[in-house]
Amino acid sequence: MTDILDDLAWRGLIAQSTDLEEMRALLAAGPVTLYCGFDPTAPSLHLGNLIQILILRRFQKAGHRPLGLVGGATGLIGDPSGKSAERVLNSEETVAGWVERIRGQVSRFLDFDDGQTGATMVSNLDWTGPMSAIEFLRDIGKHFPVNRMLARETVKARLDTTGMSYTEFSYVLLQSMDFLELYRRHGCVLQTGGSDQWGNLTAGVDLIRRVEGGSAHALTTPLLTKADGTKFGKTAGGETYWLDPELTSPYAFYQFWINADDRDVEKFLKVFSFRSREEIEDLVKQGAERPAARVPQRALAEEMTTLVHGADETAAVIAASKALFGQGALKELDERTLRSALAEVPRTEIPPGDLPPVVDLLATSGLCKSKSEARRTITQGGVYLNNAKVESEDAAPTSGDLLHGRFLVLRRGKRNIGGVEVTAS
Ligand SMILES: N[C@@H](Cc1ccc(O)cc1)C(=O)O
Repeated sequence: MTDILDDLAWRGLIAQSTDLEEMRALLAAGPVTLYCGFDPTAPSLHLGNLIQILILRRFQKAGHRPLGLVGGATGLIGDPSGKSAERVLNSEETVAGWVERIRGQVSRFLDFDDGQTGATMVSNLDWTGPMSAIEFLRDIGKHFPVNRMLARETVKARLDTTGMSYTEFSYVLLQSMDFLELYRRHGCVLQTGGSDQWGNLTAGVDLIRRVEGGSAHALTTPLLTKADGTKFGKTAGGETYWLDPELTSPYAFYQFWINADDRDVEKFLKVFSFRSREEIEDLVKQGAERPAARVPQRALAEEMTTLVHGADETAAVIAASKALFGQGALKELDERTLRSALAEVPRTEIPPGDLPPVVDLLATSGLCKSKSEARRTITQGGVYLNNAKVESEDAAPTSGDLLHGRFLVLRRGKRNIGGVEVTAS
């Protein structure tokens, strides 16, 4: 069996943990049941959650048994960990809908065969829902000294600022109860999570010891940072990269990885890729030797897009990015792929009817700052319409140029793409 802890350490995936040598011995002794929980706070999980899902997958590949927990109960309460203000409660119907979507998303990354390492999905609403308030306070609440709860980082930070409701203050009890319940039902002895979860994880370890006299472990991954200081997993405009293809197109997803900063790509490969250490080191070396070829970025983009969206979608987005940059036939792209590719670039919408001259389109799409700049760029031979060089300042597209009856692709130089869409009348 691969030493999973050494592998995780090499990948930079261990932030905090209970006694690592004890954990190593436990993992070496046979299949260990572990869990990670995901709260339904949105209709989809995002790139940050992917790290945790893949941790479960890594443990499974190393011969252990993962439990994926969806917070049907905790999603109704709201985890205050790392949050500077009280959350707004979502309705029960909304949360129930999100639970199902997120259950499906986590499942896609795990194996459910019925061997010793087969995964199981659970929702904490199954044991939290039927419990009475009296039972909760007597059986769980009794084990949580208030002064210890008040000393928790999350609580301290909020008490000094925006305050915290009793609802969120109680969250840690629910998550601890989950760990206890999974320990009892499935023999689960390890919980993983992001570093903001350390307090919630160790509270569960304590509860298992107090109630069952059992020994359990916790392991967190560090917060992933980017070299340019912007937040990992967000667009420049602050939007989240979701795993759901309806919320973030596979094209945008692929572009996220392709555009990884040279300074970040080694870290991203280690955190996300399932390639071996040797393969990753080789990719990093190729990147250092010829940064412009973006070999590690391409490998990562292809691997991650395939993992999350499948091989067909990946082939389609690779074809789209090649075609947009002049290395393939635009006419062969299906409408959905072309539309999502153009959604990522400066764009202009025009009404049906006569098509305006290219100079106008360059200016209104934002590809050129003004019409005079547009004219100059055309004269210099730097403008392409559907990958064909525009030869004259007066050139105008005809309806025959429209891709799928409504799109045009403009390009300035090698790298800058703009889109035109004829809107329905
Ligand atoms: N609190 C975790 C989600 C979670 C919920 C219940 C658990 O038992 C475990 C984890 C988060 O916000 O990311």
